Amino acid sequence: MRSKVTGAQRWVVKIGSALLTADGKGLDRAAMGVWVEQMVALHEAGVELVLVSSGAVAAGMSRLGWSVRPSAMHELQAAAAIGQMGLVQAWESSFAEHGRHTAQILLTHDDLSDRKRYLNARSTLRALVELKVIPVINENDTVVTDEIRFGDNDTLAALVANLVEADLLVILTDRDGMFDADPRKNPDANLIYEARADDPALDAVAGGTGGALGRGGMQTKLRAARLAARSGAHTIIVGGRIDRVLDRLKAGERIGTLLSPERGMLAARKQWLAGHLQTRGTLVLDAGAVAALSQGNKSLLPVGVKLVQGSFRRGEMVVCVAPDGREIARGLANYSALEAQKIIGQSSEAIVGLLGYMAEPELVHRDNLILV
Ligand SMILES: Nc1ncnc2c1ncn2[C@@H]1O[C@H](COP(=O)(O)OP(=O)(O)O)[C@@H](O)[C@H]1O
Ligand SMILES: N[C@@H](CCC(=O)OP(=O)(O)O)C(=O)O
Repeated sequence: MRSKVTGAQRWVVKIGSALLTADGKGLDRAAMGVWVEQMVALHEAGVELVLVSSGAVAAGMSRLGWSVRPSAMHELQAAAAIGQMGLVQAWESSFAEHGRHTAQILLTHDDLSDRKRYLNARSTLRALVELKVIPVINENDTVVTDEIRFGDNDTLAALVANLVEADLLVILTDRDGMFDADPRKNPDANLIYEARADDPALDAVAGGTGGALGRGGMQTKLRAARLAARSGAHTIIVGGRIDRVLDRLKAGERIGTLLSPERGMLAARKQWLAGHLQTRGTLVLDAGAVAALSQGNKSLLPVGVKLVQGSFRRGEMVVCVAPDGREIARGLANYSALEAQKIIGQSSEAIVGLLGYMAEPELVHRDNLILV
Protein backbone atom coordinates (compact mmCIF):
# COMPACT_ATOMS: atom_id res chain seq x y z
CA MET A 1 0.00 0.00 0.00
CA ARG A 2 1.44 3.33 -0.98
CA SER A 3 -0.13 5.78 1.43
CA LYS A 4 1.63 8.82 -0.06
CA VAL A 5 -0.06 8.11 -3.36
CA THR A 6 -3.50 7.16 -2.10
CA GLY A 7 -3.59 10.19 0.18
CA ALA A 8 -2.39 12.71 -2.44
CA GLN A 9 -4.94 15.49 -2.91
CA ARG A 10 -3.41 17.35 -5.85
CA TRP A 11 -2.01 15.46 -8.81
CA VAL A 12 -0.12 16.67 -11.86
CA VAL A 13 -0.43 14.01 -14.57
CA LYS A 14 2.06 14.21 -17.43
CA ILE A 15 1.53 12.19 -20.59
CA GLY A 16 4.44 11.89 -23.04
CA SER A 17 4.44 12.00 -26.84
CA ALA A 18 5.40 8.37 -27.19
CA LEU A 19 2.18 7.33 -25.45
CA LEU A 20 -0.22 9.86 -26.85
CA THR A 21 0.49 9.34 -30.46
CA ALA A 22 0.35 5.59 -30.88
CA ASP A 23 3.89 5.42 -32.22
CA GLY A 24 3.50 8.22 -34.69
CA LYS A 25 0.11 7.30 -36.15
CA GLY A 26 -1.71 10.37 -34.91
CA LEU A 27 -3.33 10.87 -31.53
CA ASP A 28 -4.46 7.69 -29.82
CA ARG A 29 -7.99 8.90 -29.07
CA ALA A 30 -9.03 5.58 -27.56
CA ALA A 31 -6.17 5.62 -25.06
CA MET A 32 -6.90 9.27 -24.28
CA GLY A 33 -10.52 8.33 -23.56
CA VAL A 34 -9.45 5.67 -21.09
CA TRP A 35 -7.17 8.08 -19.20
CA VAL A 36 -9.93 10.70 -19.19
CA GLU A 37 -12.38 8.24 -17.62
CA GLN A 38 -9.89 7.57 -14.86
CA MET A 39 -9.06 11.24 -14.36
CA VAL A 40 -12.78 12.00 -14.05
CA ALA A 41 -13.05 9.26 -11.41
CA LEU A 42 -10.15 10.84 -9.52
CA HIS A 43 -11.85 14.21 -9.80
CA GLU A 44 -15.04 12.73 -8.40
CA ALA A 45 -13.04 11.33 -5.52
CA GLY A 46 -11.97 14.90 -4.70
CA VAL A 47 -8.52 14.86 -6.29
CA GLU A 48 -7.45 18.17 -7.86
CA LEU A 49 -5.96 17.56 -11.28
CA VAL A 50 -3.63 19.33 -13.67
CA LEU A 51 -2.72 17.65 -16.94
CA VAL A 52 0.55 18.25 -18.77
CA SER A 53 0.17 16.90 -22.27
CA SER A 54 2.91 16.50 -24.86
CA GLY A 55 2.13 15.35 -28.35
CA ALA A 56 1.69 18.60 -30.30
CA VAL A 57 4.68 18.03 -32.58
CA ALA A 58 3.87 14.36 -33.04
CA ALA A 59 0.18 15.07 -33.75
CA GLY A 60 1.14 17.84 -36.18
CA MET A 61 3.54 15.52 -37.98
CA SER A 62 0.79 13.01 -38.46
CA ARG A 63 -1.65 15.68 -39.72
CA LEU A 64 1.00 16.79 -42.22
CA GLY A 65 1.84 13.23 -43.24
CA TRP A 66 5.44 13.56 -42.04
CA SER A 67 6.98 10.35 -40.77
CA VAL A 68 10.34 11.74 -39.62
CA ARG A 69 10.60 14.40 -36.91
CA PRO A 70 12.02 17.49 -38.63
CA SER A 71 15.17 19.05 -37.27
CA ALA A 72 14.57 22.61 -38.52
CA MET A 73 13.13 24.76 -35.75
CA HIS A 74 10.50 26.48 -37.94
CA GLU A 75 9.20 23.11 -39.16
CA LEU A 76 8.97 21.78 -35.62
CA GLN A 77 7.18 24.93 -34.54
CA ALA A 78 4.76 24.72 -37.47
CA ALA A 79 4.05 21.07 -36.66
CA ALA A 80 3.48 21.98 -33.00
CA ALA A 81 1.06 24.77 -33.91
CA ILE A 82 -0.95 22.42 -36.12
CA GLY A 83 -0.82 19.54 -33.67
CA GLN A 84 -1.73 21.59 -30.60
CA MET A 85 -5.16 22.23 -32.19
CA GLY A 86 -5.85 18.52 -32.47
CA LEU A 87 -4.47 17.89 -29.03
CA VAL A 88 -6.70 20.33 -27.16
CA GLN A 89 -9.71 19.41 -29.30
CA ALA A 90 -9.21 15.78 -28.36
CA TRP A 91 -8.84 16.48 -24.62
CA GLU A 92 -11.74 18.93 -24.51
CA SER A 93 -14.16 16.63 -26.35
CA SER A 94 -13.15 13.63 -24.32
CA PHE A 95 -13.57 15.42 -20.97
CA ALA A 96 -16.82 17.00 -22.24
CA GLU A 97 -18.33 13.53 -22.58
CA HIS A 98 -18.13 13.41 -18.78
CA GLY A 99 -19.38 16.96 -18.27
CA ARG A 100 -15.94 18.40 -17.56
CA HIS A 101 -14.31 21.47 -19.10
CA THR A 102 -10.64 21.87 -19.91
CA ALA A 103 -8.48 25.01 -20.20
CA GLN A 104 -5.43 25.37 -22.41
CA ILE A 105 -2.25 26.83 -20.91
CA LEU A 106 0.90 27.21 -22.99
CA LEU A 107 4.04 28.19 -21.10
CA THR A 108 7.66 29.01 -21.80
CA HIS A 109 10.56 28.92 -19.39
CA ASP A 110 10.54 32.73 -19.39
CA ASP A 111 7.00 32.74 -18.04
CA LEU A 112 8.13 30.89 -14.96
CA SER A 113 11.49 32.58 -14.42
CA ASP A 114 9.92 36.04 -14.34
CA ARG A 115 8.58 36.40 -10.80
CA LYS A 116 5.48 38.40 -11.81
CA ARG A 117 4.47 36.05 -14.60
CA TYR A 118 5.16 33.07 -12.35
CA LEU A 119 2.79 34.44 -9.72
CA ASN A 120 0.18 35.17 -12.42
CA ALA A 121 0.42 31.66 -13.81
CA ARG A 122 0.07 30.32 -10.28
CA SER A 123 -3.08 32.27 -9.48
CA THR A 124 -4.68 31.38 -12.83
CA LEU A 125 -3.96 27.70 -12.29
CA ARG A 126 -5.31 27.84 -8.76
CA ALA A 127 -8.47 29.54 -10.02
CA LEU A 128 -8.96 26.88 -12.69
CA VAL A 129 -8.47 24.06 -10.20
CA GLU A 130 -10.99 25.67 -7.86
CA LEU A 131 -13.46 25.97 -10.75
CA LYS A 132 -13.08 22.19 -11.20
CA VAL A 133 -11.79 22.71 -14.71
CA ILE A 134 -8.89 20.55 -15.90
CA PRO A 135 -5.94 22.69 -17.05
CA VAL A 136 -4.15 21.12 -20.03
CA ILE A 137 -0.60 22.46 -20.16
CA ASN A 138 2.05 22.22 -22.86
CA GLU A 139 5.14 24.18 -23.77
CA ASN A 140 4.41 27.15 -26.03
CA ASP A 141 6.44 25.56 -28.84
CA THR A 142 5.59 28.18 -31.47
CA VAL A 143 7.46 30.96 -29.73
CA VAL A 144 10.25 29.17 -27.92
CA THR A 145 13.88 29.47 -28.81
CA ASP A 146 16.63 27.41 -27.26
CA GLU A 147 17.23 29.99 -24.55
CA ILE A 148 13.66 30.04 -23.28
CA ARG A 149 12.57 26.43 -23.68
CA PHE A 150 12.03 23.80 -21.04
CA GLY A 151 13.15 21.32 -23.66
CA ASP A 152 10.99 18.48 -22.47
CA ASN A 153 7.66 18.20 -20.78
CA ASP A 154 8.97 16.19 -17.84
CA THR A 155 10.72 19.34 -16.63
CA LEU A 156 7.69 21.47 -17.42
CA ALA A 157 5.48 19.08 -15.43
CA ALA A 158 7.83 19.24 -12.43
CA LEU A 159 7.82 23.03 -12.46
CA VAL A 160 4.03 22.94 -12.68
CA ALA A 161 4.01 20.59 -9.67
CA ASN A 162 6.08 23.21 -7.80
CA LEU A 163 3.81 25.97 -9.02
CA VAL A 164 0.57 24.39 -7.82
CA GLU A 165 2.22 22.70 -4.82
CA ALA A 166 1.08 19.28 -5.96
CA ASP A 167 1.43 16.27 -3.67
CA LEU A 168 1.99 13.91 -6.55
CA LEU A 169 3.51 14.08 -10.03
CA VAL A 170 2.50 11.13 -12.20
CA ILE A 171 4.63 10.73 -15.32
CA LEU A 172 2.95 8.33 -17.72
CA THR A 173 5.35 6.88 -20.24
CA ASP A 174 5.78 3.97 -22.63
CA ARG A 175 7.67 1.71 -20.16
CA ASP A 176 6.36 0.27 -16.90
CA GLY A 177 8.56 2.64 -14.92
CA MET A 178 12.25 3.28 -14.35
CA PHE A 179 14.38 0.19 -14.84
CA ASP A 180 17.85 -0.44 -13.49
CA ALA A 181 19.09 -0.19 -17.11
CA ASP A 182 17.57 1.13 -20.37
CA PRO A 183 15.05 -1.63 -21.28
CA ARG A 184 15.48 -0.85 -24.98
CA LYS A 185 19.02 -2.15 -24.74
CA ASN A 186 18.75 -4.56 -21.78
CA PRO A 187 15.76 -6.90 -21.97
CA ASP A 188 16.69 -8.32 -18.55
CA ALA A 189 16.51 -4.95 -16.80
CA ASN A 190 14.46 -4.88 -13.56
CA LEU A 191 11.87 -2.32 -12.56
CA ILE A 192 12.79 -0.08 -9.62
CA TYR A 193 9.69 0.11 -7.41
CA GLU A 194 10.80 2.66 -4.87
CA ALA A 195 13.75 4.99 -4.48
CA ARG A 196 14.64 8.33 -3.05
CA ALA A 197 14.62 10.98 -5.75
CA ASP A 198 18.08 12.21 -4.72
CA ASP A 199 19.73 8.77 -4.78
CA PRO A 200 22.89 9.32 -6.88
CA ALA A 201 22.81 5.68 -8.01
CA LEU A 202 19.82 6.56 -10.22
CA ASP A 203 21.91 8.84 -12.45
CA ALA A 204 23.71 5.88 -13.93
CA VAL A 205 20.57 3.87 -14.72
CA ALA A 206 18.72 6.77 -16.32
CA GLY A 207 21.49 7.40 -18.80
CA GLY A 208 19.76 7.05 -22.18
CA THR A 209 17.77 9.69 -24.03
CA GLY A 210 14.22 9.55 -25.36
CA GLY A 211 12.65 7.42 -28.04
CA ALA A 212 11.86 8.44 -31.62
CA LEU A 213 9.00 10.72 -30.60
CA GLY A 214 9.73 11.81 -27.06
CA ARG A 215 12.55 14.09 -26.14
CA GLY A 216 13.53 13.39 -22.60
CA GLY A 217 14.06 9.72 -21.86
CA MET A 218 14.53 8.65 -18.23
CA GLN A 219 17.12 11.28 -17.43
CA THR A 220 14.66 14.15 -17.65
CA LYS A 221 12.10 12.13 -15.68
CA LEU A 222 14.63 11.69 -12.89
CA ARG A 223 15.48 15.37 -12.95
CA ALA A 224 11.75 16.14 -12.89
CA ALA A 225 11.31 13.96 -9.80
CA ARG A 226 14.14 15.87 -8.10
CA LEU A 227 12.64 19.23 -8.99
CA ALA A 228 9.19 18.11 -7.82
CA ALA A 229 10.73 16.86 -4.58
CA ARG A 230 11.80 20.40 -3.79
CA SER A 231 8.21 21.32 -3.10
CA GLY A 232 7.63 18.06 -1.27
CA ALA A 233 5.92 16.17 -4.13
CA HIS A 234 6.30 12.44 -4.69
CA THR A 235 6.77 11.32 -8.29
CA ILE A 236 5.51 8.15 -9.94
CA ILE A 237 6.95 7.09 -13.28
CA VAL A 238 4.62 4.47 -14.66
CA GLY A 239 3.44 2.83 -17.86
CA GLY A 240 0.52 4.69 -19.37
CA ARG A 241 -0.62 1.54 -21.15
CA ILE A 242 -0.95 -0.48 -17.96
CA ASP A 243 -4.63 -1.41 -17.61
CA ARG A 244 -6.51 1.15 -15.40
CA VAL A 245 -3.20 2.65 -14.39
CA LEU A 246 -4.50 5.75 -12.59
CA ASP A 247 -7.29 3.85 -10.79
CA ARG A 248 -4.76 1.34 -9.58
CA LEU A 249 -2.35 4.02 -8.37
CA LYS A 250 -5.17 5.66 -6.45
CA ALA A 251 -6.02 2.30 -4.92
CA GLY A 252 -2.44 2.05 -3.64
CA GLU A 253 -1.27 -0.73 -5.95
CA ARG A 254 2.52 -1.08 -6.20
CA ILE A 255 3.00 -0.30 -9.89
CA GLY A 256 5.59 1.96 -11.51
CA THR A 257 8.50 3.66 -9.78
CA LEU A 258 7.82 5.85 -6.76
CA LEU A 259 10.48 8.51 -6.16
CA SER A 260 10.21 10.18 -2.76
CA PRO A 261 11.32 13.60 -1.63
CA GLU A 262 14.00 13.34 0.99
CA ARG A 263 15.00 16.76 2.15
CA GLY A 264 12.71 19.31 3.74
CA MET A 265 10.60 21.43 1.45
CA LEU A 266 12.12 24.61 0.11
CA ALA A 267 10.26 27.84 0.74
CA ALA A 268 8.18 28.97 -2.24
CA ARG A 269 10.66 31.63 -3.32
CA LYS A 270 13.55 29.15 -3.22
CA GLN A 271 11.53 26.69 -5.29
CA TRP A 272 10.99 29.37 -7.85
CA LEU A 273 14.73 30.01 -7.89
CA ALA A 274 15.43 26.29 -8.25
CA GLY A 275 13.20 26.24 -11.31
CA HIS A 276 15.59 28.57 -13.19
CA LEU A 277 17.28 26.07 -15.43
CA GLN A 278 19.15 28.51 -17.60
CA THR A 279 22.20 30.16 -16.15
CA ARG A 280 24.10 33.02 -17.77
CA GLY A 281 27.49 32.95 -16.10
CA THR A 282 29.78 31.50 -13.47
CA LEU A 283 31.43 32.96 -10.39
CA VAL A 284 34.53 31.13 -9.21
CA LEU A 285 34.72 31.47 -5.41
CA ASP A 286 37.71 31.33 -3.09
CA ALA A 287 37.88 28.73 -0.30
CA GLY A 288 36.57 31.18 2.30
CA ALA A 289 33.45 31.97 0.29
CA VAL A 290 32.85 28.26 -0.38
CA ALA A 291 33.01 27.59 3.37
CA ALA A 292 30.71 30.53 4.15
CA LEU A 293 28.06 29.57 1.58
CA SER A 294 28.16 25.90 2.53
CA GLN A 295 27.12 26.80 6.10
CA GLY A 296 23.85 28.04 4.64
CA ASN A 297 21.95 31.30 4.95
CA LYS A 298 24.93 33.46 3.90
CA SER A 299 25.15 35.98 1.06
CA LEU A 300 27.99 36.00 -1.44
CA LEU A 301 30.14 39.10 -1.11
CA PRO A 302 32.37 40.36 -3.95
CA VAL A 303 35.46 39.81 -1.81
CA GLY A 304 35.07 36.02 -2.00
CA VAL A 305 34.94 35.80 -5.81
CA LYS A 306 38.11 35.12 -7.81
CA LEU A 307 36.81 35.02 -11.38
CA VAL A 308 33.74 36.01 -13.41
CA GLN A 309 32.83 34.03 -16.52
CA GLY A 310 30.05 34.53 -19.06
CA SER A 311 27.96 37.57 -19.74
CA PHE A 312 25.01 38.24 -17.48
CA ARG A 313 22.91 41.19 -16.54
CA ARG A 314 21.79 42.27 -13.08
CA GLY A 315 19.06 39.89 -11.89
CA GLU A 316 20.15 36.94 -14.02
CA MET A 317 21.01 33.50 -12.70
CA VAL A 318 24.68 32.59 -12.19
CA VAL A 319 26.38 29.43 -10.96
CA CYS A 320 28.79 29.67 -8.02
CA VAL A 321 31.61 27.14 -8.21
CA ALA A 322 34.49 26.16 -5.91
CA PRO A 323 38.09 26.64 -7.16
CA ASP A 324 38.01 22.99 -8.36
CA GLY A 325 34.90 23.67 -10.50
CA ARG A 326 32.44 21.93 -8.16
CA GLU A 327 29.05 23.65 -8.18
CA ILE A 328 28.18 25.06 -4.75
CA ALA A 329 25.17 27.25 -5.32
CA ARG A 330 23.28 29.29 -7.86
CA GLY A 331 21.63 32.61 -7.47
CA LEU A 332 20.55 35.92 -8.98
CA ALA A 333 23.41 38.39 -9.45
CA ASN A 334 23.03 41.93 -8.10
CA TYR A 335 25.53 43.18 -10.67
CA SER A 336 26.15 42.54 -14.36
CA ALA A 337 29.19 40.51 -15.43
CA LEU A 338 31.06 43.67 -16.42
CA GLU A 339 30.38 45.30 -13.08
CA ALA A 340 31.16 42.12 -11.18
CA GLN A 341 34.55 41.92 -12.87
CA LYS A 342 35.41 45.33 -11.43
CA ILE A 343 34.38 44.61 -7.84
CA ILE A 344 35.48 41.01 -7.22
CA GLY A 345 38.18 40.51 -4.61
CA GLN A 346 37.21 43.86 -3.05
CA SER A 347 35.36 44.71 0.11
CA SER A 348 31.78 45.93 -0.30
CA GLU A 349 32.77 49.40 0.92
CA ALA A 350 34.94 49.77 -2.19
CA ILE A 351 31.99 49.25 -4.60
CA VAL A 352 30.96 52.93 -4.76
CA GLY A 353 34.51 53.99 -5.59
CA LEU A 354 34.86 51.30 -8.27
CA LEU A 355 31.48 51.64 -9.99
CA GLY A 356 30.39 55.13 -9.00
CA TYR A 357 27.32 53.71 -7.20
CA MET A 358 26.34 50.76 -5.07
CA ALA A 359 23.25 48.64 -5.83
CA GLU A 360 23.77 46.19 -2.99
CA PRO A 361 26.74 45.25 -0.77
CA GLU A 362 26.33 41.57 -1.81
CA LEU A 363 27.07 40.10 -5.22
CA VAL A 364 24.32 37.55 -4.60
CA HIS A 365 21.97 38.05 -1.66
CA ARG A 366 21.12 34.99 0.47
CA ASP A 367 17.38 35.37 -0.31
CA ASN A 368 18.24 34.87 -3.96
CA LEU A 369 20.66 31.98 -3.45
CA ILE A 370 20.09 28.25 -3.36
CA LEU A 371 22.67 25.70 -2.37
CA VAL A 372 23.14 22.82 -4.76
N1 LIG B 1 16.48 3.16 -16.95
C1 LIG B 1 15.49 3.29 -17.81
N2 LIG B 1 14.27 2.79 -17.50
C2 LIG B 1 13.22 2.92 -18.36
N3 LIG B 1 13.31 3.54 -19.55
C3 LIG B 1 14.49 4.06 -19.93
C4 LIG B 1 15.64 3.98 -19.07
N4 LIG B 1 16.68 4.60 -19.69
C5 LIG B 1 16.19 5.07 -20.87
N5 LIG B 1 14.88 4.76 -21.04
C6 LIG B 1 14.07 5.08 -22.22
O1 LIG B 1 13.22 6.22 -21.98
C7 LIG B 1 12.09 6.10 -22.85
C8 LIG B 1 10.94 6.98 -22.38
O2 LIG B 1 11.25 8.33 -22.58
P1 LIG B 1 10.63 9.20 -23.79
O3 LIG B 1 10.85 8.49 -25.09
O4 LIG B 1 11.13 10.59 -23.63
O5 LIG B 1 9.09 9.09 -23.48
P2 LIG B 1 7.97 10.17 -23.15
O6 LIG B 1 7.45 10.65 -24.44
O7 LIG B 1 6.98 9.33 -22.40
O8 LIG B 1 8.56 11.26 -22.30
C9 LIG B 1 11.76 4.64 -22.80
O9 LIG B 1 11.12 4.22 -23.98
C10 LIG B 1 13.12 3.96 -22.59
O10 LIG B 1 13.61 3.34 -23.73
N1 LIG C 1 5.93 20.33 -26.41
C1 LIG C 1 6.26 19.14 -27.16
C2 LIG C 1 6.61 18.00 -26.25
C3 LIG C 1 8.06 17.88 -25.88
C4 LIG C 1 8.39 16.40 -25.68
O1 LIG C 1 8.84 15.74 -26.58
O2 LIG C 1 8.00 15.90 -24.49
P1 LIG C 1 8.00 14.33 -24.07
O3 LIG C 1 7.38 13.51 -25.12
O4 LIG C 1 7.14 14.35 -22.89
O5 LIG C 1 9.43 13.93 -23.77
C5 LIG C 1 5.04 18.67 -27.95
O6 LIG C 1 3.90 18.89 -27.53
O7 LIG C 1 5.24 18.06 -28.99
